[in-house]
Amino acid sequence: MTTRAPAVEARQLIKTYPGDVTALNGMDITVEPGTVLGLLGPNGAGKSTTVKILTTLARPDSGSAAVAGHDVLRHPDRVRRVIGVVAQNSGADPVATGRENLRLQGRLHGLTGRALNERVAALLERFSLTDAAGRQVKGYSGGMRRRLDVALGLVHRPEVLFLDEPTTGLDPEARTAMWDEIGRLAGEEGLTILLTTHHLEEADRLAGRVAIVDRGRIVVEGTPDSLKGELRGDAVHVELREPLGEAGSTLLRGALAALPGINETHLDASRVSVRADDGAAAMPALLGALERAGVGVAAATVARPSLDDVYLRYAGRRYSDVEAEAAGHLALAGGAR
Ligand SMILES: Nc1ncnc2c1ncn2[C@@H]1O[C@H](COP(=O)(O)OP(=O)(O)OP(=O)(O)O)[C@@H](O)[C@H]1O
Repeated sequence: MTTRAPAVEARQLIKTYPGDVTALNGMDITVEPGTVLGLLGPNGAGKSTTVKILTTLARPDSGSAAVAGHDVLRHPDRVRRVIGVVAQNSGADPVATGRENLRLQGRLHGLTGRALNERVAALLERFSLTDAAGRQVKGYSGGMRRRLDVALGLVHRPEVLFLDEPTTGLDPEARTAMWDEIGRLAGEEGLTILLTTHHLEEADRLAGRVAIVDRGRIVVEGTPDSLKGELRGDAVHVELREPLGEAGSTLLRGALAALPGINETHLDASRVSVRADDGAAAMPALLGALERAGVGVAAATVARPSLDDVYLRYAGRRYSDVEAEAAGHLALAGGAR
């Protein structure tokens, strides 16, 4: 068996923005050829900055990175020839037609004549845009625009495709269609894909490997199943009727530690999450302990661990809380992004 070099390799990337914002804080990434890596993290974790560096649009303060064996700092031109980039915001010209957009992109990559015609026709067909090819892009649905964006990123047959939040803003139906499309690109065409997402479900569904990003670095990496498998047993979540005070938390922590079959406990103001060898069996004892501590329960669930639980374990905070916090910041900033 020959050992091929990784399709993407980044080592110890550091990037600070003005105002002392540390966007990347020792980012390490390896993507093997023909695989899909999902960079999963909440808003502001550093995913887009990583993609910008790997696609030669930004320079790190320190660290190194190579794509398809080409160093991004020494040979950015070579990197650009072998990558396709689908950014968060569409690069398509809205007043041009889908076909015109693809033809222009093809010409920019040096395609002409029959080769150009054939490539454009194949991509239109591949992304179910043949019927809409002659219409202006501004009349396309969100899903059609996104499919065109991906087609534009593939015109020159790149080795590595970067997809920055490929389904943000799509309705559930268009999202599922896009997932199928990306799955096919990876499976049938052997393309290497690095995608960023803040949807746990998307990473779970699409990526062969998932790297969880928190505060500018990878906190854990593995297959979705191996990450979930690491969390033995069941995830038990209890929503409390009222927030716990500090004294209540300490008391409860002590009570839970004494229960058999409970492995890990996370408490925050109004939620208790534990991992139990057998969630259903542990539930009565858990509810009893809460009752004895005088804590009212609003709801309790038992589930197989999800990537959300993995995030909680490795990042030490809840994914949904980080997202809510980021949304709050955005609201305060007037939704400036
Ligand atoms: N041009 C910039 N100037 C200053 N700060 C920036 C700039 N770009 C990003 N940042 C900051 O760097 C950090 C990482 O941002 P980045 O966009 O890489 O995160 P992300 O994980 O991609 O988030 P999102 O999902 O919102 O795109 C954030 O704190 C962000 O506010």
